[in-house]
Amino acid sequence: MNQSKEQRILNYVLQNAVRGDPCSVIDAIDTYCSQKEWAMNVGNEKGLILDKTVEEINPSVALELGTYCGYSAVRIARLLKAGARLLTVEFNPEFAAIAKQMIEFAGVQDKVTLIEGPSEEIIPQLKKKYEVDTLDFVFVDHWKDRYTPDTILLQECSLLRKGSVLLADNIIVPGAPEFVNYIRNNPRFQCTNYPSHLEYMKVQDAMEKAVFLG
Ligand SMILES: CNc1ncnc2c1ncn2[C@@H]1O[C@H](/C=C/CNC(=O)c2cc(-c3ccc(F)cc3)cc(O)c2O)[C@@H](O)[C@H]1O
Ligand SMILES: [Mg+2]
Repeated sequence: MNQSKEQRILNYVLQNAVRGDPCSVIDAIDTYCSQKEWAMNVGNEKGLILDKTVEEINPSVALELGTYCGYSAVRIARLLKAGARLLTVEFNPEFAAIAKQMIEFAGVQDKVTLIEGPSEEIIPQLKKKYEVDTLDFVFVDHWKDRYTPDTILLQECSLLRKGSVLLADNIIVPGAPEFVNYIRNNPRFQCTNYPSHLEYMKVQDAMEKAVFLG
């Protein structure tokens, strides 16, 4: 059976990156996906916005919705301080298996907990099963029509505290119009838009940062 694109991306990393070097993994994925096969990783331009946001917050507990191949999980985890952790949620078993290998090859597995399952089921389990009190940072990059319901669910599960930061990808392409309307009109969030470009393309995209005001 011929390989999936995601398996080809992982193979390229295993053959071209350096084990234990997260930057080489990030660079290898960006090289493959800009030169060979496009894939929906956040990419290097929006990735720098992600980096700056993570460095600014310096989170102890971070959550990612939509692991895919693990590109942004490696990007986030490489910046986490000792003892800090990233929980990343992925419901596609094939993608989860790819991401697990990607995270391990990058050498950030001690900082990352990859949880296989749908976010709507996992989020209500975070406090009891995953010993989360509140989340310092959430990277939202899964199905675009799930951004709003999961943001509401995070609040209902008391997982956000005053100052918790959400960063959402793809505000323009594919777009998350319902989320933008929800979050920008919600007085409990302070929003900032970061214009950028779609990964590996000369197409406008943007990220939205939303700080929970408590
Ligand atoms: C709903 N609950 C969920 N729980 C757990 N995992 C979930 C999930 N929803 C989706 N996922 C997973 O997240 C990932 C989905 C991401 C969705 N992202 C996109 O559709 C996307 C799409 C584009 C895109 C842009 C332009 C274009 F022409 C085509 C695609 C660009 C991006 O940056 C994107 O993030 C997959 O790995 C999926 O299995
Ligand atoms: Mg995205």
